[in-house]
Amino acid sequence: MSATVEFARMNGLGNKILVVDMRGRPDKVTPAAAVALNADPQTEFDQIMAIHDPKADGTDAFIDILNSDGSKAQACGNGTRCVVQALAAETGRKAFTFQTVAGILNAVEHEDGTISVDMGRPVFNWDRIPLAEEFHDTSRIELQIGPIDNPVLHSPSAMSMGNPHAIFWVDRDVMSYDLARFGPLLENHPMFPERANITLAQVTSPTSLTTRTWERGAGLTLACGSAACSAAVSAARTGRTGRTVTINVASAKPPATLSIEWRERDDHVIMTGPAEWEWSGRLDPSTGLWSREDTREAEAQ
Ligand SMILES: N[C@H](CCC[C@H](N)C(=O)O)C(=O)O
Repeated sequence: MSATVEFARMNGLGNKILVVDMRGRPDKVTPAAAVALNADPQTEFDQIMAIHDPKADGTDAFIDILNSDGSKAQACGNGTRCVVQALAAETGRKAFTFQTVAGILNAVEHEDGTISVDMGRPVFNWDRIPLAEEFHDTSRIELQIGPIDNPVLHSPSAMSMGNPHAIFWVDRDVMSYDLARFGPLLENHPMFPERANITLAQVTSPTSLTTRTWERGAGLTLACGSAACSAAVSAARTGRTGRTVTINVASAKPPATLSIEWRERDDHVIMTGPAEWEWSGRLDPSTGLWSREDTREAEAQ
């Protein structure tokens, strides 16, 4: 078995993704390799999407997701779009079915290059998000940060998109909050036994939101797909918007949007947006040692 595997540095709205091809191998990308790769400015990332041989009938691959701190994640919307683009370029196919620890995801690459992922159904049960306290209505839970008599952030919507999310609704520009300070306090708050992704969301029209996210296990990222899904569901759930919205991801570079539909007929959340390949290389999945091999750029020349 070769010591190294192919990987691609990609992004989804600036969310830094490493897509690692682990097919045909019995091992996994180790947390130590993830931490080592993230420590290198050239390969720093938000998530690793490791493509493994399928485990379930009718699926194309099992996707193992690691955050940059080496922790495991159950879902990654931006990363899933990157995997679709990589496999579509490799196979010429457009539609794929993946399995993650959170379940089965169906995805398709459109003619215009955008990719839609069925992220499944949101989960609102307090003990499946999970939350540490019982709330019968998790669309607005009791949690605040900042001065007791004048909290900076309070009363978030909580849910799971396979991974835990807390959406704080704000009425100022989401970029005007010190999320770098509040994010880790909330990510690691005792209310979230498995930690949580923390998103600030502002309604900008009856069909659009702006979001900014402090990600569990990755910190401030330029974009978070599952958080965009959670914000869209929370907005509809609390009567702020309808079930189809455009998400303006405030920190995305370049500025970009995601389209989210919380589908009426089956409550599935459909996320549509771009993915971008940047460069390719090879890496050792146990140590994180890597080399750059821009085969695709070479082919293009
Ligand atoms: N940090 C997240 C996983 C990645 C989510 C985000 N990058 C996305 O696009 O959904 C977690 O630990 O739940």
